[in-house]
Amino acid sequence: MLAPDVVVWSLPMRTRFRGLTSRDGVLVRGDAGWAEFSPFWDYDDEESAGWWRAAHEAAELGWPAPVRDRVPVNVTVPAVDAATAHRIVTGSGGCRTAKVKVAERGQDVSDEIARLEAVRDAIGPGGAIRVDANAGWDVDEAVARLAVLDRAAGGLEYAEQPVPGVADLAALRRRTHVPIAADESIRRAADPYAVARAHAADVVVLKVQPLGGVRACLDLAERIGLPVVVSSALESSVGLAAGVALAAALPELPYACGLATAQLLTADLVAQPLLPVDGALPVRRTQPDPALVAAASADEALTARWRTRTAAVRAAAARADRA
Ligand SMILES: O=C(O)CCC(=O)c1ccccc1C(=O)O
Ligand SMILES: [Mg+2]
Repeated sequence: MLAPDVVVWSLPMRTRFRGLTSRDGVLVRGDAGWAEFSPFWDYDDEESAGWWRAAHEAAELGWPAPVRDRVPVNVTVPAVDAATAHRIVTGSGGCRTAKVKVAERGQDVSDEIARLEAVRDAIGPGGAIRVDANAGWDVDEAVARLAVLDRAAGGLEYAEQPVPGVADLAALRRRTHVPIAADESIRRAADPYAVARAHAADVVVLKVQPLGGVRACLDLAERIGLPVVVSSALESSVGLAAGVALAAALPELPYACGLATAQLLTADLVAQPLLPVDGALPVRRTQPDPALVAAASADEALTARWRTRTAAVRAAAARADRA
């Protein structure tokens, strides 16, 4: 599974997201098909080992059988102005749930209120609105801010990772009626089960790449005993298909998933990107399109960085497997 079947790509984002203006990664091919390997650059080789396992699973094994043929998804609204937020929700392909980024550096509560009011206006009274603070608040701030944002949104479905650690999540959860979802406390934690033991969340967010693959996530979902929302790591539609496979294989899927992020990219690697229709993604594997892959192909410097990184992460994954 080495060269020449390793393709390095880079795709610009429509709007800045988590400080990112483009996404890049690698496509690898195995007996089961093409797979995406695209750890963020702030993940070191050890932390990226799970991302490699996920790619290896997709390329060599494929995924467990689905139990549903469509996956309801949320439209993801970056920390944009109110008019842009309204336009994103209206143009989302019928999503009945919106996830709105908050706690963005350089913005204040009035920006968030305006964004949430615009999203409510666009999605209508029957839609669901959740916020994601990416651990941007402390507990006291979160208690106060969630009360304000809950009102502005006309009700919040839940708040994703409003505060950093498991203890903070648990403390906050006792002081707000807004349900709490854990994301970073699962995906970047040494022990993802600490969230359940501490009764720190009502919902857990699972991402296939950081957590080591579809099977690893199914196992985690079963053991953790909390409702699961499958979310993306801003993959191309090749990588998103792994999230869709997980969401399609979960015995229960009570919430919309955060897998509508192909919308955030200006282009994709497949001819029919995984975009929502009537608020849901179809359950299917995706095939990279050679012309689109060529159009997204990375320059020499980035290609060299990914080749070096892929080799180093594979070595780290092999070390971890032996340990
Ligand atoms: O959940 C979604 O709607 C989209 C995915 C998303 O927000 C995300 C994407 C990449 C990295 C982190 C996050 C996040 O949930 O914090
Ligand atoms: Mg999140």
